[in-house]
Amino acid sequence: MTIKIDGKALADEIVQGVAEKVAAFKEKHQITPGLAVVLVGNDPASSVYVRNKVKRSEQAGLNSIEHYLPADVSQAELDALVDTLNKDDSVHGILVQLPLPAHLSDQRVIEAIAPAKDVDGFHPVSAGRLVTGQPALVPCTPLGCMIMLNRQCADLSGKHAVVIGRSNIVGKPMSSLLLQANCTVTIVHSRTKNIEAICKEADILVAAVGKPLFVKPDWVKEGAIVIDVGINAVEVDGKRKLVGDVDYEAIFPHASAITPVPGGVGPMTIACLMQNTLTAAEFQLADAVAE
Ligand SMILES: Nc1nc(=O)c2c([nH]1)NC[C@@H]1CN(c3ccc(C(=O)N[C@@H](CCC(=O)O)C(=O)O)cc3)C=[N+]21
Repeated sequence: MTIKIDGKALADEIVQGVAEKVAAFKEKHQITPGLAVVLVGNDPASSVYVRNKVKRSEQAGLNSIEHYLPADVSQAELDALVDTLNKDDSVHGILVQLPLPAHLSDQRVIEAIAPAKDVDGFHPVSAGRLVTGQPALVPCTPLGCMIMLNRQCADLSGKHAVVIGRSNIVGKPMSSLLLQANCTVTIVHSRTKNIEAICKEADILVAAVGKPLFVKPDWVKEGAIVIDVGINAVEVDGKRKLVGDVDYEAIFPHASAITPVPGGVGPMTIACLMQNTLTAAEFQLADAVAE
């Protein structure tokens, strides 16, 4: 029987655990960890995401602060806000929603965020810490995927993991985490030859390409664990619907476990953002004590 991995239920559990740790942290230090989210422009898809973040922050007992900037804000104004948040002691985590409008630089903003507050784990310092195996703020989506995999599989050691996609936000950090868990890791991408054959060797298949229903049933080995990172909005009969990078219905019978979309990786990403905000607050406090 194939297991449908319930990301929503697991996210509830994680947020509950974070809430308990946040309560203990507050009790001990009289500090409430704070998460600042910066939104530029108003893309309707991101408003759902922000609503979920605010709701989860409340459940976790974190302070959630939202900053809305107009779509035509200048790079200098955005930089100034990030600088203010970097210096604000009540803010422990900073997330600037990406991608930014074309006139602004994602990379510049990623590098402007203080590494200690980098709850997205996108700063080059965070990325470098992750690949070198040091304690790091790990990008939320791959972190959530690893929690699901560890729940599903007692020992990842020696498993062949194939990651489809090589982005800095999912594919690369996901590959680092799988390697750290002693998997044999293959990354496939748009220039890979024989992508189907390589995917078919995977014990663990992670799809992070952003193309609706990209992975087909005959790409999946019998009994593989399939993690679908894609959240693609498509129109079906005039209605907006979310689909993954994986053809869920068709692949379900072949997998031993598979994540649905929605209700899979998405809720885990937000739960891990809560966890990262607490982790960042703990790191900042430990550093303050050490100084
Ligand atoms: N700096 C930055 N960090 C991010 O982590 C980031 C970002 N920018 N920009 C946008 C993307 C997108 N993203 C999602 C996270 C969770 C859901 C989520 O929870 N989805 C629900 C469903 C939501 C719905 O129903 O529309 C699910 O999959 O079940 C969706 C999207 C994080 N992103």
